[in-house]
Amino acid sequence: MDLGKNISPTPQPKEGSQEKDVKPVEEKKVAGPIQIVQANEHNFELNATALEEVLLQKHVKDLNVVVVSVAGAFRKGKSFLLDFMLRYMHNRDKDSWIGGNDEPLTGFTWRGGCERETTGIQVWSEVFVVEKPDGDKVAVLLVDTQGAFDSQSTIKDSATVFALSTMTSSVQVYNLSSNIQEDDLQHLQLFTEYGRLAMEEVSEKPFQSLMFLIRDWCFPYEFCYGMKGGNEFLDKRLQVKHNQHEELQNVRNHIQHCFSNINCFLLPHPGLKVATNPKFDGRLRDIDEDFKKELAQLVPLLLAPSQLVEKEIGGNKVTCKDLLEYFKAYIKIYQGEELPHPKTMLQATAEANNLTAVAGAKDLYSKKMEQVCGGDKPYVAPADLKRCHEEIRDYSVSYFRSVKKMGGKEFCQRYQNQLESELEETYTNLSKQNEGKNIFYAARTPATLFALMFITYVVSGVTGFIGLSTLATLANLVMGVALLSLCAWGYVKYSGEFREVGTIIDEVAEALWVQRYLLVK
Ligand SMILES: Nc1nc2c(ncn2[C@@H]2O[C@H](COP(=O)(O)OP(=O)(O)OP(=O)(O)O)[C@@H](O)[C@H]2O)c(=O)[nH]1
Ligand SMILES: [Mg+2]
Repeated sequence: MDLGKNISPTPQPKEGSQEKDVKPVEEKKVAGPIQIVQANEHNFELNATALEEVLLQKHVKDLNVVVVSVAGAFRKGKSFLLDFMLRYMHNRDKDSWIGGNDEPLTGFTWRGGCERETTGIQVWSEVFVVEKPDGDKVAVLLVDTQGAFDSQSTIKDSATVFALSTMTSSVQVYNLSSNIQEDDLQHLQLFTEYGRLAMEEVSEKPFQSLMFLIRDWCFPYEFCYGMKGGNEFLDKRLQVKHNQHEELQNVRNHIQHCFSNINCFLLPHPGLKVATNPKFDGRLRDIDEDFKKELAQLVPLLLAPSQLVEKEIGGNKVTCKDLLEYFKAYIKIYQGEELPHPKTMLQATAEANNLTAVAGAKDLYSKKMEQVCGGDKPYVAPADLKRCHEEIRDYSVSYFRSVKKMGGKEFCQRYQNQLESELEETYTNLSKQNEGKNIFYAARTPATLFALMFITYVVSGVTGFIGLSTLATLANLVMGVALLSLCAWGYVKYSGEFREVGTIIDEVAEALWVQRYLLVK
């Protein structure tokens, strides 16, 4: 298969190195992994130029694209598996595509050890053109992802990589070890929800195919290796029963509603040399027969021409060119601030605990204050109201402190401060309401306007008498305006309409009231 001339792969890192130079190296024209999404201090950036070089190659850019991605926890053999997929894509016409016994495994960088290897998202520079049985040509893109839950990534980082790769792939391989644990399902739920949030049109099933791939399956006597045993096992695991706790039912329903097609494949352990020998270089001779046998079944299930699933977004097939635009759009959403931050379970639970306690304490405060100065209660002297507020506030805060909450002292203190400031705000509103009940306060606007009318009446009379007709006219004018305002104010109070006009009149009257000594003087 020819490779686009401009493609320049990510240089392979030195063993053990964590930092990878992701800049394309112009001189090399061999196929290799291309870093398209780069992780920088918990921010993900798209290497648009590199992705353009892959997806805008003349011979593929207008073909519908099939995107196969592998995601899951770190250090579980994702890149290793993708390298067998590459072998298949290069030799799929041959029965012996899996390679020679002494051939080291190359392609996406993989290695033994306990520290993470792949970071961000990588694609293989060579986009494979495959003719499907119906004669349509499609472009196949292989995607490797940063493992989730390594010691340098936050939950948000892991969720972003998983969500991005799920949104852009037509087949997502969810790589798991030994079994499907409940937390695996919960993380899948969290990550896919994070993906769904970022999609504009959320259809019933926003994602396409999901393949649970269980590595090191140890119970072939219960469910046999391969897809048949895998699907039986998965059916059992994803079964929703009436007597199940709601939490377990929700996870299962969510996953089933997210993907159009879900399968599971059980892969045996590849043998101790693969898992523990630091000199193992991927050659088949060192890999257990069972593993090779099942691998030979698995890869064609994902990549054989008849099995290829074209990428669809919103029901429309996507070409390589379109995929580039989708990548650009999706990454922007994850770089922005509008999405909520996925959190660790403890953090989310602690927040929920504290927020519930804050809500309970506020409720307590409101109920008690209602008894003192509620809507149907008469006016209370401001000093008494303040005293009641202080007593009830202290009582509510001590209620908040007495509720058992997760998250530690400092964390809870933040919520206590929030509670205290919210209670002060409520008190300010209650005092304003209380003021409104003061009959003198309520009569302040009409009293001011009456006083104004009286003063201007006297002024106009006196100035008219001594011949200052301009001043008299002006005083009459003010008196007219005051009268009109009084009528308007009365109508607003009576009908509840044009409240803004009422507020303006109140504000002007209030200002005059404050200035009354000046006016009198
Ligand atoms: N136990 C076990 N080990 C495997 C399997 N497949 C590969 N390995 C070994 O797992 C180790 C890690 O392989 P990688 O392919 O680099 O793992 P990864 O999931 O890509 O790791 P990160 O890139 O760090 O997320 C290597 O030593 C492989 O030999 C498997 O099915 N079972
Ligand atoms: Mg890897």
